Amino acid sequence: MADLNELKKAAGVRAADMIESGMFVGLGTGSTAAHMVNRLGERIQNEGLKVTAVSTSWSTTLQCRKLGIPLIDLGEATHLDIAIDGADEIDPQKNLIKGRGAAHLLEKIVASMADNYIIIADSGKKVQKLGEKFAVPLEILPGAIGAITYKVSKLGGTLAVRMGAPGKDGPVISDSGNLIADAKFGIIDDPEKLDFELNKMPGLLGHGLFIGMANKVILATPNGIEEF
Ligand SMILES: O=C[C@H](O)[C@H](O)[C@H](O)COP(=O)(O)O
Repeated sequence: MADLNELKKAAGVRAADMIESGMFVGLGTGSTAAHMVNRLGERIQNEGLKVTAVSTSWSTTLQCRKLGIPLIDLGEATHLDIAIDGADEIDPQKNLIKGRGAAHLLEKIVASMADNYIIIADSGKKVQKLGEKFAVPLEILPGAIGAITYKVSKLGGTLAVRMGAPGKDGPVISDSGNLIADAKFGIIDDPEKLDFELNKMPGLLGHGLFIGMANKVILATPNGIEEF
């Protein structure tokens, strides 16, 4: 059985090797994306690759600084050639659940700016239907938590504010200063409809359903790389 971290690394390296000199690049967040960022840093160091990058989180920004990857502020970028990121669930249509690391709002903005949005993952992330393993992460303006809890219940879901260590930490706060909550819907039979409904809720700043956004999935399996 291949080591999980090795699988994540294989996917990350494959995607980082798609980046070409002169590109504007979006860099995702999480343990798989971290391998891709490391590889990009290596290529900048060893090959003199020239890129301009935007980051999707504070943790990725810190990693880029350590590796000497040139970053501009997200607000300064208008359009990206490529964005590469991990995911928590991936269905056969390349629809995704993202946001276990609470970065889904910025990740979705970056994904929407890219000509080519590439997802990297180990094969354990593949599902037949979204919602098999994970709830849908939400990023919510604190004053809207009551309204969103009610609206999610009207859609048949249950919302829980994501907390740090029980009895020790408070709620998880996003890099943009908002509440993170997880909406459990069970198996999601119609992800397009749920996406549409969630997009209509004032105060719900972002959610982790990424429908029709990914152009390619690079999946590392114990038998090698699978792409679809
Ligand atoms: O908020 C976090 C992101 O959406 C991550 O890209 C996602 O959770 C996958 O992370 P990992 O590669 O660590 O499983």
